Amino acid sequence: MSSRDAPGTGSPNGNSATDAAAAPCSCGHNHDHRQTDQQLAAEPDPGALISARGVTMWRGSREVLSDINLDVRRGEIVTLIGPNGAGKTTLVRILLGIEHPERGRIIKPASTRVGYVPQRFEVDGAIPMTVESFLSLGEHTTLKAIKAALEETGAAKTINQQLSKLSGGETQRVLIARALLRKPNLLILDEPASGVDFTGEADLYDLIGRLRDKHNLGVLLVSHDLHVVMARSDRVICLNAHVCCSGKPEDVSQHAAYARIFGPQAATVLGVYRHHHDHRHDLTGEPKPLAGASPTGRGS
Ligand SMILES: Nc1ncnc2c1ncn2[C@@H]1O[C@H](COP(=O)(O)OP(=O)(O)OP(=O)(O)O)[C@@H](O)[C@H]1O
Repeated sequence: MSSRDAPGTGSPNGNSATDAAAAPCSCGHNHDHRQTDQQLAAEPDPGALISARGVTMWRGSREVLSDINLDVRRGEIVTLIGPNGAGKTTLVRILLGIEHPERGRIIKPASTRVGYVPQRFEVDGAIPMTVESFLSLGEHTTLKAIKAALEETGAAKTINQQLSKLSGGETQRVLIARALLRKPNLLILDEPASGVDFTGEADLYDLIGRLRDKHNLGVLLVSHDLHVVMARSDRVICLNAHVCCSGKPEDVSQHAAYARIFGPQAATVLGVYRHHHDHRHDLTGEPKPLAGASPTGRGS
């Protein structure tokens, strides 16, 4: 989908009438990166917790974000994927208001409350600090709220531990607890599973899904971890300075731009993790359609 189409509503094949006349981009398919007045004027989704319209950013002579449109609504997990240097963190920084785009705008209603979990978190081991004192920093909070947030993220036992001694997974859970203390309705997580092993990574994404369900949160995730993330996202936005494609994970994983960026294997990964309940397995494990269902069941 071109970034000119409204996210979540465009076709997954990335084509539109004007694409055909545009110059080829680095993704190998045709895009017109020029921003039009129409794009800048495109109204954000009124129900969105946060929206970007026509966001464009340069670093020196390089356009690292080109004309990005995005909406995150309550109750949905939207994942930004893309190769190194694709502009994911830059876009998150712009959404958070840490940086300002050269063109375009961010629309965030006053009712949106963001909880942010950063990509990198350096703890200076020379400075003693327990998890409890760390979570007491910043906004006014109570011990009861800290305990409840740690309980919710499965990190209750860390409360008296030194921050610098936590494992990668524990650190991420403490950071998510810190974000929850703000009572957010929108959670933004930049590579939440970095430094976490595969099982820990799956557990973390399960936690994020549970938090979404419990609090009806909107969630914007940045990730490289295709298999785990794709299976747990409602919508995926594939970024490579511009939006190469976006939509439901199963549509994006079939998109030519996705395969070009992540390799042909990536498209097959999703089927392994998504369990479609429209089939049964025969004695050899082969998926077979249920009686009355179409014969399109995919194996789990
Ligand atoms: N402060 C900065 N000054 C100059 N260039 C920068 C700065 N921050 C980012 N860049 C460049 O902008 C581009 C996008 O970077 P960004 O960190 O947003 O990408 P990313 O998709 O998050 O990458 P990764 O997956 O590796 O974390 C990169 O080429 C990066 O080198």
